[in-house]
Amino acid sequence: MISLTDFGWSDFHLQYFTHSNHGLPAGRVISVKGFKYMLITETGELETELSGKLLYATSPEDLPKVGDWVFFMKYDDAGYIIDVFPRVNVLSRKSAGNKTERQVLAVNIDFALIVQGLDRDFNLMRLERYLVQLAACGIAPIVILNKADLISDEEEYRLAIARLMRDCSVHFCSTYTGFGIDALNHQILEAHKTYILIGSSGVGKSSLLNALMNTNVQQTNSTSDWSSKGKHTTTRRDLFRLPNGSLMIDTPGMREFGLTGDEAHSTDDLFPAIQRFSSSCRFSDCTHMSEPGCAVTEAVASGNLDAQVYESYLKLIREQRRFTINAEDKKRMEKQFGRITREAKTHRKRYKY
Ligand SMILES: Nc1nc2c(ncn2[C@@H]2O[C@H](COP(=O)(O)OP(=O)(O)OP(=O)(O)O)[C@@H](O)[C@H]2O)c(=O)[nH]1
Ligand SMILES: [Zn+2]
Repeated sequence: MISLTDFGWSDFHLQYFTHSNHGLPAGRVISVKGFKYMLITETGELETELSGKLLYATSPEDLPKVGDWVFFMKYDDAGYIIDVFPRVNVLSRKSAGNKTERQVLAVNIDFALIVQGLDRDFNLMRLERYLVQLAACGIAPIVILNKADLISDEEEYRLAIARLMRDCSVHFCSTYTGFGIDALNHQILEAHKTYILIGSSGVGKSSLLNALMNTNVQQTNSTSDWSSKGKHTTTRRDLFRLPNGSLMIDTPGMREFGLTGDEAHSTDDLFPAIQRFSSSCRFSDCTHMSEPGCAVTEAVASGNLDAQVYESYLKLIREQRRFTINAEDKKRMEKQFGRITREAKTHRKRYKY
């Protein structure tokens, strides 16, 4: 018998489970491959598919994702997912190709591990972008700076991150020397909590996982790219347990991700460094670009606000605005399309063809 608590089951889930009256067992989605959903259940792993009702009556965003808790029904060796538990949070990004649709990457995440390498990869702007997105999704960040063997002074990196004025812990490690791995294993990562690994290619995510697993769960770049070649598909899980009891989500394609408009209600809320000054702007709807009496631009001019932080704020605003316009365009187009199809229908009725 497997304890679901080991896979992140909590009082929140128990309460929903008890009140929902399904009479069905619950499991957690640990990988999604096409129409196949692998669950971890009290009796082990189970390959399932969606029930017809779920498949046809659910929008893509609400379909089960890695990390979801679900009710399922078992038939012989297979099973069907009947319903999805409410989500604690959702990590999403703009869909590739379709700029206005949201793609859900994973759900029910306790902490996101943002990995950057202390080589050319270290990039404050990119870090800020991740932090903004995670704040919008309600996911707590932990910054992991890998390849610490390449630097001699941690302080300058700590200071750079501190300038962002965000509440996030920063940890240094090196998978080469093993520095910081023990602390990560035993002090930072907690058992039964769900983590997701974020970071661009080459920062050392796979090396880090290997160090934490002490085995070759994910292969590093030097040997082969295993997600794209579909090797080991029978053993590959996107959510798995580390030996220290914590749960790790590492989905293929989890790379860069951008902002979606609807998540960032007020962008200033997501930028504590900006917000510190923006309440003193003359106009309450100040965009902090060219308005008179703008406390933000004044702070940049006087050196009280880091110019780099301000710049990254502007960049994100611009990006977000572009995205919102796209979404509005799309709505307008859909409306128009609806009108055209309605007109076509009446036309057809009238002329009976
Ligand atoms: N100097 C140094 N290099 C490292 C360290 N960890 C990983 N690397 C190297 O960085 C490169 C990328 O490592 P990976 O673990 O494949 O990086 P990744 O983030 O998984 O990359 P993708 O699989 O492309 O997403 C490899 O050549 C590693 O040997 C480290 O602590 N120090
Ligand atoms: Zn302003």
